[in-house]
Amino acid sequence: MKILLVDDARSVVMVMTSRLASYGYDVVHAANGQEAVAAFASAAPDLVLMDIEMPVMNGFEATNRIRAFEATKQWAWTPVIFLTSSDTVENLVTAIEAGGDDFMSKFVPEPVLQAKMKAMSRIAGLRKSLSQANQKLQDLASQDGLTGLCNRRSMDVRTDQLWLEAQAREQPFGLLMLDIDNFKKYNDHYGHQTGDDCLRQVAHAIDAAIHHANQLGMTHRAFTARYGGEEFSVIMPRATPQSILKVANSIVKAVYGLAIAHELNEAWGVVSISVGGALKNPAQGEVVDLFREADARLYQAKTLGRNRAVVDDSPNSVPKLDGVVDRTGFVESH
Ligand SMILES: Nc1nc2c(ncn2[C@@H]2O[C@H](COP(=O)(O)OP(=O)(O)OP(=O)(O)O)[C@@H](O)[C@H]2O)c(=O)[nH]1
Repeated sequence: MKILLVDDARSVVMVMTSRLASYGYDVVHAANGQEAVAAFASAAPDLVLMDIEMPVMNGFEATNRIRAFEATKQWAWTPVIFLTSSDTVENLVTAIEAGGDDFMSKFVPEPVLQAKMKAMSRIAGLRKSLSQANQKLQDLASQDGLTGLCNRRSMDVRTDQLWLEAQAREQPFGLLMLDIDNFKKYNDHYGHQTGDDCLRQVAHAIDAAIHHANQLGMTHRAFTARYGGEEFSVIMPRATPQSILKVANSIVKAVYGLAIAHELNEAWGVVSISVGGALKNPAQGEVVDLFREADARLYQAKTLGRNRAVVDDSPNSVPKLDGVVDRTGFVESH
């Protein structure tokens, strides 16, 4: 258990630190309330032992700030025990009002301190498991169960945040909508289970291409989501006409390069994907317009013959596929 001990009196700090360390706890020290708030954010302790009267900032004020910080971070509640020289009723009431959980005399007898710390360390253990379970739940709630990509709900939330950022910074914003070609025929021919495997592989190929583009600096914080069914989307903050075209084409190639047999997919005989792209200045429209435009171009890619990307008003031809394409679709060799 990590304890943040806040006290300006050196003698108290020395005695308390050596007692707590002898029970096996890690102790971080702050000399006043202001230092305590900073140390709380950086050390993330399991328990705070807080003096009340201190220079610069007193313990009540520091606790208020710690509680406000916890609220912004959605951290679980960290117990705060006030250290007092006098056990007055007023002190107890103010301590609880300030967000404290208990108070204890600085001169508490050894067995009492040991017992209290034992109870606190039990609470710390529970808090840790609770916060791990919460994190797991949050991950599950934002992930698509089949592909592991961002699901539609979390895509909407992240897109709105990034769109607002782009608006504030006056940066262009790109979007790709992607749809596996003739997937109904795939399911009908190979079965739903194989269809699921195919969806996973395609999702992974798109995501790998986007990770690669982010690493190359071609895209910035771009991410992939399962939009629904056999449709995916790629959100591309700070996109350019060149980057959106390059990424769209690389995904078409990467999916084709998977070479997943699909006898009924036109003449190609393998699974392919169609992509529609759009790029907007957030100052001149709504995010819904971006989706509408990318969707219209996706429809265009389908009607032009599938297995291609359309990201502007001069549609590409089917990408050249006579070379060997790597997993991300970015490297070709002939
Ligand atoms: N296996 C599997 N199939 C899915 C899933 N979600 C949607 N589908 C299937 O995806 C198919 C989509 O078919 P359509 O919308 O007709 O489109 P398409 O056959 O791909 O034709 P185009 O889009 O015009 O190329 C349907 O057969 C759905 O059942 C899924 O989670 N797993």
